[in-house]
Amino acid sequence: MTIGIVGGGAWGTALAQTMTGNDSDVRLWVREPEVIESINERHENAVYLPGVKLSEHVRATDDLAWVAEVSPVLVVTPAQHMRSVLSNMPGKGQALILCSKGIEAGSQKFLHHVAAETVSHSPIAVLSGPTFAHEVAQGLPTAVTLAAENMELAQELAAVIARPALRPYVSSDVVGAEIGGAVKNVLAIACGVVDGAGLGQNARAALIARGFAEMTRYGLARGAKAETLAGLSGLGDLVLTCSSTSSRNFSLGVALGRGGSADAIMADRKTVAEGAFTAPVLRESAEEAGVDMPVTQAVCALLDGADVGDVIDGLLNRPLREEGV
Ligand SMILES: NC(=O)c1ccc[n+]([C@@H]2O[C@H](COP(=O)([O-])OP(=O)(O)OC[C@H]3O[C@@H](n4cnc5c(N)ncnc54)[C@H](O)[C@@H]3O)[C@@H](O)[C@H]2O)c1
Ligand SMILES: O=P(O)(O)OC[C@H](O)CO
Repeated sequence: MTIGIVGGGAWGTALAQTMTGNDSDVRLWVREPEVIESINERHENAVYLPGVKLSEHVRATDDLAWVAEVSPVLVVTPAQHMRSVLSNMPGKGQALILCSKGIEAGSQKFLHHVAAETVSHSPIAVLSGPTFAHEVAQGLPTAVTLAAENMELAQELAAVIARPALRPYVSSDVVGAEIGGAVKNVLAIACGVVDGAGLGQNARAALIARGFAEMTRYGLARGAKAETLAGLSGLGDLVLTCSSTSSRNFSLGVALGRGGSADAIMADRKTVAEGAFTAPVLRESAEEAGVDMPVTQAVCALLDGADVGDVIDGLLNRPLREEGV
């Protein structure tokens, strides 16, 4: 079979390589000509996933219509670019599996809403979970949530994308799967700050637990199910991303915790730290829903240049409260 992928960053490329594992061909839409050349001529994405040998069954292209001819199409653009990319993709009723993590700035829309508005007649699913691209590309064991409102669709797509080392668990909770992935990126920045500022392992564990409480409050207010938030796409991904400098969000936080400015840190990077874009949107969305998200607010303040010590003092000096969500 042939699978389409839109987005040739680290994650789109890792998924492309993994999908070839079933004798499948992959059509991979890539934005940059030099990346297309690198993949098709040297079978490596030297820009976004260097050092991983890619199968000859991965064909990179700038022709979105050619990718749109097949089904399913995995959509792996940065969240803030999904609308503009998908608005150029012909809708042919192909199933879309959204693999990006974020909330659209301005509209505060989740990505399945963005996709539904831009590609007509496509059934939509969300793939999310603890998935460092470089590990997936090496064939290391990985489990993900695959959510679609229609459970039959989720099961059908799970069978299509499952590979020996990629194990999808199906769910009908699309909102929950999206919220876990979007919120954990913001919390990972906070955990990185704890690391960069040298606040210790106790503080990091406290932040993961209180961050999860925050994710749960927001998720429940937006219609997510608690069990999804406690699953692979929520808690699972939160633990992964809050524990390792392999995470771009965590490493952004480390640099912020050492006193760097967000603009200067991100100016040096070609890769995306989605949490930096999600944080202000999430803060707005939470305020509208009447949900208290102190860690998210702290991350926003740090991204806006607030002093690390002041922000940490502000969190520690909040009134004492009950632990329950
Ligand atoms: N890397 C991972 O381990 C991983 C795992 C799971 C999910 N994700 C999610 O996948 C999404 C893509 O991340 P990534 O890691 O593949 O990206 P990346 O950081 O490796 O690469 C950046 C990507 O952004 C694209 N880009 C830059 N400007 C653009 C524009 N104007 N329009 C369209 N595309 C543009 C580039 O072409 C490139 O594909 C993100 O939402 C991320 O959270 C990443
Ligand atoms: O490198 P990050 O922080 O974007 O995290 C990558 C994946 O989302 C981990 O599941």
